This record gives sequence, C-alpha cells and structure tokens, in this order.
Amino acid sequence: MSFFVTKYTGLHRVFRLGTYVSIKQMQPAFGHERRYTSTSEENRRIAKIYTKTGDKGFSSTFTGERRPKEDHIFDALGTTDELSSAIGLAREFCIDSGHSFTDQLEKIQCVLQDVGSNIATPRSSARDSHIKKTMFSSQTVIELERWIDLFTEELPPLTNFILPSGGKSSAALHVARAVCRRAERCVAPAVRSGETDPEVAKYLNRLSDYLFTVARYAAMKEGKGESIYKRPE
Ligand SMILES: Nc1ncnc2c1ncn2[C@@H]1O[C@H](COP(=O)(O)OP(=O)(O)OP(=O)(O)O)[C@@H](O)[C@H]1O
Repeated sequence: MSFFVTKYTGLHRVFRLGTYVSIKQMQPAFGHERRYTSTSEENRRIAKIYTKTGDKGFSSTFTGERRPKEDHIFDALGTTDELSSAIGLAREFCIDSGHSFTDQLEKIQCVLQDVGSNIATPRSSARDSHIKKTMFSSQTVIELERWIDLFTEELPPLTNFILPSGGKSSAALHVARAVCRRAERCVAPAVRSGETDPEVAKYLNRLSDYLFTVARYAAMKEGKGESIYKRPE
C-alpha cells in the first residue's frame, strides 16, 4: 500500500491509491510534498519532494482547484511563507541575544501555518469539512494584543519616527514587520472577495504592530540606540 502526504500551509492531504482518504494537520510546512509508503516494512519514507505537477505554472489549492501560480491565493500564501521565514531568521538573532520572547515568535510561526491553511482553502470551492479543518481562531488576535500591551508598558513613549535599526535582532524584526505588511496587502483581495477569513487580515494587521513593538523592545533590552528620522539637510 502506498499513499501520498501532500504538505502545504500546514495541511496534509493524504491520498491512498489515488483516493483521498483523510486530511490532517501534522508538522506544518509550507510548500513541501513528500511521499510515504507503508508496506510490510512499516512506514518507510521515500523522500520525494517534487511531483512536477507545478511545472506548467499551475498549482492546487487545498480544495483541489487548479489555479495559475500568479493567482492572488498563491501570492498571499507565498508571502505568508516569506513572513514566517523572516520571523524565523529574526528569532535566531533574538535567541543569540538571549531575548525572552523567542517562544512567542515560534508560536506566531505556528499560527502563520494556520493562516496559510485558511488562505489555501478558498471558501468558493470549499466543502464543510475543508472549512472545519482550516478554521482560524480569533483568540490569536487577542493574544497578540495582550503581548503588545505588556511590552508597551515597559517601553519609553514614541516621540520621533524611528528607523529600522537598534541591533541585529531589532533590525531583523523590522524586516519581518515590513514583510508582514506586504502579506497583509496580498491577503486583502482574498478577504474582500470572501475567500479568506477576515480574522486572518486582523491577525496580520496586529502582527505588524507586535513586530514593531518587539523590535523596539529588543533594542531597549540590548541597550542599542534606535536611529531616528532627521530631515536631511
Ligand atoms: N510559487 C508558489 N508560491 C506560493 N504557493 C505555492 C507556489 N507554488 C505552489 N504553491 C502552493 O503550495 C503548495 C505546495 O507547493 P508545491 O511546490 O509542492 O506545488 P507545485 O509546484 O504545484 O508542485 P511541484 O513542486 O511538485 O511541481 C501547492 O499545492 C500550492 O498550494
């Protein structure tokens, strides 16, 4: 018996002998395709990351639709992937500097997998079972707000425009913040057309505020000055 586990945006489509059998959320990853076999040698994995089905410039949503790769759904999905990657890099700098919020960044990366799952499941072609498995919780937004408020209490008030700066952790968090704002722009059309949950847009909007706040917090904790905007002479 052999089956495929298709990984994208945290969703895993499991096919057995060409027939869809189940969908599970397992270890999430964007854009990876792997083949597993389960023969008499139990669960031996054959690492095949490519299926070549995307070679002609089309790919599949989680609902099974084929769309061109430049479709706004893949644009939003890909940008969410970039965002998680930017946070991953920033997190490495933050770990090196001993910051206290690196677990939060990891949790955010997990939530972004759920964001991806929701984006990859356009409502127009989703069945109830798809919708149930890719629901996005509004609790995630509340949690971000709580974190933002806690950091803000410790930070000096903003009196100037600050420039992305303040050490490697802080500057990398600002890069992630800017990617987050691009993800928000890419997701907006899908939300407006009813294909993606509006909570996803809210989450990305709040996440850019979180990343801005935590970038400032990192600079403060490292005793690194933030550059401020000065009108060029
Ligand atoms: N360039 C892309 N940017 C963003 N999302 C993509 C892109 N290409 C595919 N996807 C999405 O990510 C999922 C996994 O990506 P993957 O690269 O496996 O797709 P593919 O290109 O269709 O397949 P293959 O690489 O095996 O030819 C796809 O099912 C699709 O939903």
